[in-house]
Amino acid sequence: MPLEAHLEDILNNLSQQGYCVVPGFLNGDLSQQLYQHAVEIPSQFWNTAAIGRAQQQTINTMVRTDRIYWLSLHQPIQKLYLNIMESLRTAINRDLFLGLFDYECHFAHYPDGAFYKKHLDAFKGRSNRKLTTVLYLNDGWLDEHGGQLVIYGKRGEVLETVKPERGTLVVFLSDKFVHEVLPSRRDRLSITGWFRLNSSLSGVIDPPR
Ligand SMILES: O=C(O)CCC(=O)C(=O)O
Ligand SMILES: [Fe+2]
Repeated sequence: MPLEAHLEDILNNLSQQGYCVVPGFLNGDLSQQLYQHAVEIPSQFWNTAAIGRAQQQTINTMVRTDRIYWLSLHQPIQKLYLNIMESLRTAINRDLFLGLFDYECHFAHYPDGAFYKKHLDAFKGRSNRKLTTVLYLNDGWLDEHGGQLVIYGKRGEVLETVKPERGTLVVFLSDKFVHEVLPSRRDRLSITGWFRLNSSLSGVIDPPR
């Protein structure tokens, strides 16, 4: 079970710094299966990702050029990953009292040249996205392939530059950390997700699918 080996680290890092980077979160087998599954999804099912909430949603290729595919419980491999994240959700709630209500996630495909400029995933009080997770699926990623996730601190300083290598999981507070994906020089596959608060309590809704 991938979670148990890493849980203490994740919880400590989240409570101390608000983010964590966990290489080897998923074992090679499972992340290889997720990778294989993602590359087999026909291209017509991948959507151009939108930016902004509800009515303000726009497709802005100046900001991001990846394509996405939402996971669901109907597909066994997708369900396996969703179940792991469900265990993570309950563990975080038990330990950190974040009140995470549910989880949604999508595969993201960055073709050669794709990027996602600096942004926040949530704006304080205006979104129910609380914690962002990213799991990377490519193996053998080299520095020259680019595509790193850069996480910035309050004063714009670089906190982390993460190589998107298979099995690495990144988790961070969605409204605290500006981040970006540098232009990728090869096809880059990942699963990005959000633990959310109950939107009927916060009164706001994130982008519909
Ligand atoms: O793929 C990544 O490293 C980050 C993706 C991201 O920031 C997003 O989808 O909001
Ligand atoms: Fe993001």
